[in-house]
Amino acid sequence: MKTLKIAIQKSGRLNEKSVELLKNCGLNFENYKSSLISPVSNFPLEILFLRDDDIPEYVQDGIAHLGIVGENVIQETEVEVAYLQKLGFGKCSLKLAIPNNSDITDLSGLNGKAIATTYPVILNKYLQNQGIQADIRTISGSVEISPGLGLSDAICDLVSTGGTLKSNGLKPFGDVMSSEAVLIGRKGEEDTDLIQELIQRIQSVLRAKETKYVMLNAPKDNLETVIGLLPGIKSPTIVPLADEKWVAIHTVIPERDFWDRISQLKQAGAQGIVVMPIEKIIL
Ligand SMILES: Nc1ncnc2c1ncn2[C@@H]1O[C@H](COP(=O)(O)OP(=O)(O)OP(=O)(O)O)[C@@H](O)[C@H]1O
Ligand SMILES: O=P(O)(O)OC[C@H]1O[C@H](OP(=O)(O)OP(=O)(O)O)[C@H](O)[C@@H]1O
Ligand SMILES: [Mg+2]
Repeated sequence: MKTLKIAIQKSGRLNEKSVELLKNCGLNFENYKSSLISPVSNFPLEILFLRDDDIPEYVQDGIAHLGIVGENVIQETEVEVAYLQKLGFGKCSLKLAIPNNSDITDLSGLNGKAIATTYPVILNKYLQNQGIQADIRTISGSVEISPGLGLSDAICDLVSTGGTLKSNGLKPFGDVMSSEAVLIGRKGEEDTDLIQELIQRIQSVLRAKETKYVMLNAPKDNLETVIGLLPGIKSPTIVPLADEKWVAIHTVIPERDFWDRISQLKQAGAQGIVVMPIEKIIL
C-alpha cells in the first residue's frame, strides 16, 4: 500500500469536524468546496469527499482504505467493516417520536401504525426485536413533518438537541440506537503500517482534547495532598521555587474531572493555577 485513501463527508454535519481532526493530525491538504479528492502533501494519503451514505461501501469494497462516518450510516448500509476508533463528535440518537397529541402510549401502540424514517433497515430490525408489526414508510429527508402532513403516525429519526422534534410538535418516544462518528477500515487491513501510523496520530489528538495541562504553585508542607490530586501521565513534574516553602507543579488533568480537581486543589492550598489546552499526547 503506497498511498492511503480516506473517505470523509463532502458537506454536512460531519465535514467540518472530520477536516479539523485530520488537520490537527498535522496533515496538509486543500479543502476547496469543489474538490472531490485532495492529496495530502506531507503524508502518503488522499482524501475523498463523498456523500456519507456511500462511505461504508467504499471502505468495504477497498476503494477507500479508511472512512469517517456516523455509526447510524454503517448500521443502515449493513456493511462489513472494522470499527477502528470512536471520534467523539457527531453524537446523536436515532429515536422514535410521536405527535404531542398522539394517543399512542407504549411501544405496542405502534402495531399497525405508519412510521416514517430514512433508516428503514435499522428500524425494521428494532421493531422485529420488539415484536412490533408496523408499516415503515421510507422517505429521504424532512422526516419530522410527515405526521403533520398525515403521512405517518410516528417517525424514527436522528435527534441531538431535540429542537427539530419540538418545533414540529413531536415528542421522543423511544431510543433505537445512539451514534457518533467513527473511523472505519477494511476488515483485515487494520495492521498495515500506514493505517496504524494514522490511527496513532488520531488517538494522540483525541487524548489531548480530553486533557488539560495545568501549572500551579503548592505549599511544600501540603505537597502530598496536592500530588494525590494530580496523577499526571506518569507522575507530576515538581520544580523548586525561589521561595523554599513552595514548589511549582506541572501536570495534566482529564477534562471530565477538571472543575472538581481545581476546587480540591485550592482547598489543599494551591495557588496561581494556570490551565492550557494540549495539542497532542503521544504515549
Ligand atoms: N443533529 C445532529 N447532531 C449531531 N450529529 C448528527 C445530527 N444529525 C446527524 N448527525 C450525524 O451526522 C451524520 C451526517 O448528517 P447529515 O445531516 O450531514 O447527513 P446527510 O444529510 O445524509 O449528508 P450527505 O449529504 O453526506 O448524505 C449523520 O449520519 C449522523 O451520524
Ligand atoms: O435534535 P436536533 O438538534 O434538532 O437535530 C435533529 C436534526 O438533525 C438532523 O438533520 P440535519 O439538520 O442534519 O439536516 P438534514 O435532515 O438535511 O440532514 C436530523 O435529521 C434531524 O432533523
Ligand atoms: Mg446522507
